[in-house]
Amino acid sequence: MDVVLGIIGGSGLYDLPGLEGTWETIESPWGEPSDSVLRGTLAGTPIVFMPRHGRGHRLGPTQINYRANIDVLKRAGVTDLVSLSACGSLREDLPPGTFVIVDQFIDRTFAREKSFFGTGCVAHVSMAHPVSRDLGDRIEAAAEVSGVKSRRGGTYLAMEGPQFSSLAESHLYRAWGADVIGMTNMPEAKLAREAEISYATVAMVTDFDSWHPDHGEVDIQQIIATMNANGDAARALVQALAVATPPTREVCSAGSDTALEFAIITSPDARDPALVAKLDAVAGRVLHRTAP
Ligand SMILES: CSC[C@H]1O[C@H](OP(=O)(O)O)[C@H](O)[C@@H]1O
Ligand SMILES: Nc1ncnc2[nH]cnc12
Repeated sequence: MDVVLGIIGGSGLYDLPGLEGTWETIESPWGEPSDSVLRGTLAGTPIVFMPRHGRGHRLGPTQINYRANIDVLKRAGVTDLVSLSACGSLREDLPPGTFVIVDQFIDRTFAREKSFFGTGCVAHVSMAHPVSRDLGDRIEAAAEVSGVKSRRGGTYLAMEGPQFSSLAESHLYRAWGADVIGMTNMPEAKLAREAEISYATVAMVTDFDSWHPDHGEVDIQQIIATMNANGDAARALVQALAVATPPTREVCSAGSDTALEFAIITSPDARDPALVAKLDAVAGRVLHRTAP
């Protein structure tokens, strides 16, 4: 498969300096995406960049239209998607400045649309392995090359926000074994899987959330300062990742490329044509194929 690398820039990352390209507006039947996408090439790799909160950080984590964003990235041809996200640390050994290459998620969000599917076209995809190992390998290698302090593996707890956690919640999430906490990677990772896009996250630690006895409560000014410091390292990592990205790749070991193969359970005659039409980009591969 020909690789198109998608980058979702989180807090503090609203463009990709060095990416030669143009901003393109792509319409989606799922509503308004966060912004236009910046499409170009970096080290010969085709890249599509989307600022998750919109340029100027207009949108909070609950207001982001995750379905429209993933649909637009699918329409732009993205096959491999990397989320760059600010996060809090739930572990002593993951101090601010550490980049965690997450491999699991706990979804505690509750006020978001979480699926492209529903009445008139029901589908159930596996989320056992939400992150592509191969993409994680490439990110790990890129982190090494760019001198970024990284940690392979970790569980990201997605909370609704926009308020940060209480002390009791922070302790609870630590007891659950979560490593980092943020507000955006769910339902993004679920929707990427439904859209058959390989997904991985670089969770860039900005703070110790509220559990750490020596660090007190989360302070947005401190987060912004650390986020800005992390920004240069994130851009270096993307550059190295572009260099490490092959023009074509094998089938995703996490099953992303074929997630919908047997996932749609609604019989063809019971499907809602309006929903099927909206699913043209996300599920066109399986919905519009002709019987052998
Ligand atoms: C600015 S701190 C809180 C904010 O930052 C993270 O967003 P993103 O993942 O897009 O970098 C976090 O999830 C919150 O939305
Ligand atoms: N402590 C925290 N909790 C949730 N989201 C965050 N983003 C950055 N730090 C965070």
